[in-house]
Amino acid sequence: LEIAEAINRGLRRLNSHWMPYVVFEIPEFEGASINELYKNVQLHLTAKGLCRSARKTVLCRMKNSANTISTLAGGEAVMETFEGAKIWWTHTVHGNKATDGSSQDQRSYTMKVHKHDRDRVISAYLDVIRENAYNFQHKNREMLLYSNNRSTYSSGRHLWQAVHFKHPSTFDTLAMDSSQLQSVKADLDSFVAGKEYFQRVGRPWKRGYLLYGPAGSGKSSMIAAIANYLKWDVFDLELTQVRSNSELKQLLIQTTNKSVIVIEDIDCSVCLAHPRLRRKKPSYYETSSLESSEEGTPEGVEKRITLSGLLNFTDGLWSCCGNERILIFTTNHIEKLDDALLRPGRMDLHIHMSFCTYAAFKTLVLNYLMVDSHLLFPKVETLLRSGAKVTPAQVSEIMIQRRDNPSGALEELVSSLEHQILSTGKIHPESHKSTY
Ligand SMILES: Nc1ncnc2c1ncn2[C@@H]1O[C@H](COP(=O)(O)OP(=O)(O)OP(=O)(O)O)[C@@H](O)[C@H]1O
Repeated sequence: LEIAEAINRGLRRLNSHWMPYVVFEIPEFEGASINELYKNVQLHLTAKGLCRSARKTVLCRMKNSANTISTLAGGEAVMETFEGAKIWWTHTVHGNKATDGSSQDQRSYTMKVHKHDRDRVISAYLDVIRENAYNFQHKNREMLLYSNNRSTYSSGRHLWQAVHFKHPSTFDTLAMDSSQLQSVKADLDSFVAGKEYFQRVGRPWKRGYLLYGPAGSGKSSMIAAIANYLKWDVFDLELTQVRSNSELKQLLIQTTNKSVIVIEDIDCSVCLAHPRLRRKKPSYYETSSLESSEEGTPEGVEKRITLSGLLNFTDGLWSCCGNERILIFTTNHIEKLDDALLRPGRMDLHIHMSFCTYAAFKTLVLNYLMVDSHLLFPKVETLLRSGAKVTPAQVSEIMIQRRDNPSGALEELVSSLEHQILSTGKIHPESHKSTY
């Protein structure tokens, strides 16, 4: 017996000397159902750019995506290193005849790893594959814009209606101070990368932004740019359409991870000020009578959501469900807003979208007219610095209309700024004539 065991041990040693690797097969189908791991591996290899080193790849389009991706063709092999372990991937495709005579390919990935790395890395590596695949799929799918409208509520289950979200605004097309833009980008980057951090400090993984500034300063454009940057869906929450506490809760619960939830014109859609009612215990709704009911609006009684109620509500809700969400409030009148929203810790970032600055003007001219310098630039700069107020929306409107005549567009802008300065008496036109 001892001799037999010794022979076995010897054979095992010999075997692991000659065959030091373990091989895992990951077939496309497990019985009749799709093997998610196969899809994950496919997307992971694409996301990591490993397919680029293969001689032959397959071009395909993912579900709900306009993008084409390349995946490994049958017979191709690539290698990557994970935590010091080398991992070899091969994609195998076998032609197979089904019982009805039709031919069906059988696809699978094989993963080869050194035996001594197996226990050390495999579990962590499979987690990374799943996460990479999820992120890649998310980045490449078409984004959706959800809205809530009572008139289109289907029989209660889905409160949001979705359409494809295709807004052209990006951080490159946004006209605003570049340092402010950089700080928004940096905040988004650190938020997105902060999963472990938020988990460690025990906070829900969400972020709140308050965008404020005059109409036409680019608040909606900023929201679209944020969504496009992250490739996240947008939930446009129309609070005036929300009738009850439980409806608001349902709407928020039905939002998905990796989404931007927007409540525009917060000063118009929630009840901000009513001293008598504010002294009451905070509730999600305030009514013109002292009655309050959970569902619906009692006839003849105007019922609106209060800001503090909404904030308490969302804070409470985030702590129990939902991750990777950015909540954005916008207002044209920050001075009207309740302290509850402005106090530190409520909205993480306040972003001021201002009237057009000279830097923003230059971005707009470059984007709309493809002009990066002009005789009239110093004139515009002087007028803007003298206090002439024009929104980026007004500037872009002039430029769209006069896009075939850049000089004409700039002249029109200068004349409108001059007119404004003259009418407000801020500066005498002669005082900056030399800047022509
Ligand atoms: N900062 C900006 N950069 C680039 N384009 C801008 C900017 N601001 C406004 N625009 C242009 O003006 C249009 C209207 O702007 P937008 O709707 O983003 O402003 P807003 O501040 O959200 O206005 P409102 O408060 O009325 O909703 C945009 O479609 C865009 O073309």
